[in-house]
Amino acid sequence: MGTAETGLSPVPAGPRPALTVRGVRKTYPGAGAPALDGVDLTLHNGETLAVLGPSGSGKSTLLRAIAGLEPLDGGTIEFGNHDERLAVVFQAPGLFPWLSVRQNIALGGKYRRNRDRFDESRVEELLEILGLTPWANTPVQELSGGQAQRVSVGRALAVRPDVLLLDEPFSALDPATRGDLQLWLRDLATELDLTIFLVTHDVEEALTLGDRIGFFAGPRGFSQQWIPARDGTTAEQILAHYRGTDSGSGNWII
Ligand SMILES: Nc1ncnc2c1ncn2[C@@H]1O[C@H](COP(=O)(O)OP(=O)(O)OP(=O)(O)O)[C@@H](O)[C@H]1O
Repeated sequence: MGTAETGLSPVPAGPRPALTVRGVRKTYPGAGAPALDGVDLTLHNGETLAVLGPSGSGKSTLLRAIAGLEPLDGGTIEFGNHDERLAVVFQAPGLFPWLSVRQNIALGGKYRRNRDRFDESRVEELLEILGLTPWANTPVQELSGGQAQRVSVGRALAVRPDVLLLDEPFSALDPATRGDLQLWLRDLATELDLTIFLVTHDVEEALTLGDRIGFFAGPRGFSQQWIPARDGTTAEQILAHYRGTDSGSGNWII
């Protein structure tokens, strides 16, 4: 309802969520069944939401829809900041192998729409924060998989995203490196107050990184229960919960 003076809607009380998904529907062309069929979600500022769920339940489709990479058949996706910035990190780093670490990170800010949030000093700051300064001038093709994925996160952070979308970012790495990067990203998220939507198959990863864990049960979206990840919840408890809701098709890494 508008105010008499301005005709504008009153500002809602309290902080706006970083992301609100309402009734999102998506059917891929030629597919018999919808991939998403009325999905709702709220992501709060500064929160990491870890999304678990069986293969084919639609987690990546939802992430891609949030990223604006999938046209929707219905529903809405709104961001708290109207000038929202998103950055996505996928399983494969997707870097330019012949360019240096510094050049790859800087690329994130080179696109015209990101320029106002980017300057060269941001790259140096990120190299330091990410522990990549010693490799700043190294071509990324000479890096290990774990280092390359850190560069990929760095490139995403170069634009100071309001929401960081991570689709199984560490699943191609060996378990030890994966564990190291999970702890590294958790500290980074705290330090930079990041808002993260994380899709993962790895229950331990969800517990390490998530403030909240959601189980994506299928096209209709999340099961009712949201699981807090930071209050002593164990992988076994999560698995027991999912066995109650899962059709049995899940392939969980623990
Ligand atoms: N490009 C596409 N074209 C047609 N169907 C697709 C496409 N991408 C995904 N699908 C279908 O949409 C459904 C949801 O897939 P999606 O990849 O989102 O699931 P997921 O939960 O992320 O799976 P996984 O955990 O295996 O990555 C599946 O039935 C899948 O086969």
